[in-house]
Amino acid sequence: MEIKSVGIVGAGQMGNGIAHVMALSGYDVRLNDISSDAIDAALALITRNLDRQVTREKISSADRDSALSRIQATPDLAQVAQSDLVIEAATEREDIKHQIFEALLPNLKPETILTSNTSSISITRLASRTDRPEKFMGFHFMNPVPVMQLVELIRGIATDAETYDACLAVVQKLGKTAASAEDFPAFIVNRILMPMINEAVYTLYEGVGNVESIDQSMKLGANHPMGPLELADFIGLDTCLAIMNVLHDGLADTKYRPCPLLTKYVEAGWLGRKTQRGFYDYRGEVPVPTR
Ligand SMILES: CC(=O)CC(=O)SCCNC(=O)CCNC(=O)[C@H](O)C(C)(C)COP(=O)(O)OP(=O)(O)OC[C@H]1O[C@@H](n2cnc3c(N)ncnc32)[C@H](O)[C@@H]1OP(=O)(O)O
Ligand SMILES: NC(=O)C1=CN([C@@H]2O[C@H](COP(=O)(O)OP(=O)(O)OC[C@H]3O[C@@H](n4cnc5c(N)ncnc54)[C@H](OP(=O)(O)O)[C@@H]3O)[C@@H](O)[C@H]2O)C=CC1
Repeated sequence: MEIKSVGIVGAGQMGNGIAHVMALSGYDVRLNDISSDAIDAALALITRNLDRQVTREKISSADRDSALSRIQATPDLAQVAQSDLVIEAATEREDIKHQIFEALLPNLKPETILTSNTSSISITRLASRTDRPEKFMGFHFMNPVPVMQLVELIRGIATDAETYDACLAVVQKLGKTAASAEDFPAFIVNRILMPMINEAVYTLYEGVGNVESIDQSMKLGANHPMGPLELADFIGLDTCLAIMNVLHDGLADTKYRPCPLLTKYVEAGWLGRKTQRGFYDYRGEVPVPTR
């Protein structure tokens, strides 16, 4: 089945990026969020990012205009459900994701493929609560979506070959590269990346280094484009903690124990860039380390 329309639930940093690249590649997009402010902010950000691509001569202004005309923002999940492919990109909490799929189910077309952009949660378990485990899979973009080349595709135990092939064709049309991952906690990228970020927080917690020296060490000493604490702020500390909890619970190994300092930042509501404070304070002209 050829996918023509894509419904996206959750218009946060991932939802807006997914809407951006889908619309630019010719898909009709329906973008939903529980918060109308989030939808407005997403549309404004997509417009800014497309404008920047025009300025840098990556796309033409006609490309930008037609991409924007293909994005329909809607508070109505029933409209989203009418898409050929639905990508759930809401907060990394399993209860929220189950609720979204439950609300979508009554209005889905029989042939619609349901997917989740989850960073870590079991695809098989999410699928088992829907009416179509064979048409359900993980569709995991990396942040920032318009820049990052990889998409992880994760089959649940019941996902059929037709569904996988249809999603692979979408990744190819986006000009991105797919990596196939088995359905185990946090899949490939976050199974490796998130324990490194958690270890950086332990390094801070134990006073081995401060925010600046830890980030500088990994940037200059290991050639990472961002230091691990800067990257954690970029991803969202709530998301990082949620992924560590899935690894810890799912693999039952103490090596995945979330650092208490990470928990403390999340408890404070210091979630990183999205709340303007995390390991850095972003409220001034330049980010200032908070430790
Ligand atoms: C948690 C999960 O489940 C999985 C994940 O996503 S893990 C996170 C994975 N992502 C990473 O590891 C990102 C690491 N960081 C980087 O690669 C780089 O710092 C970066 C690409 C984000 C920025 O690169 P940079 O060279 O420092 O900055 P900059 O020169 O400003 O940007 C490079 C390009 O990206 C674009 N860009 C940067 N941030 C962007 C954003 N948030 N949205 C859209 N475009 C963006 C810029 O416009 C620029 O585009 P051009 O090449 O067309 O000019
Ligand atoms: N951040 C990252 O680097 C990456 C994240 N992901 C995954 O993508 C998903 C989204 O993450 P991200 O975009 O960073 O998170 P954000 O916090 O930026 O955005 C999540 C959005 O979902 C909204 N939301 C919450 N509940 C609902 C609901 N019931 N219906 C519709 N929308 C809802 C939130 O609204 P409100 O704020 O009002 O609650 C918020 O606008 C997560 O599963 C995450 O693990 C995947 C790859 C990378």
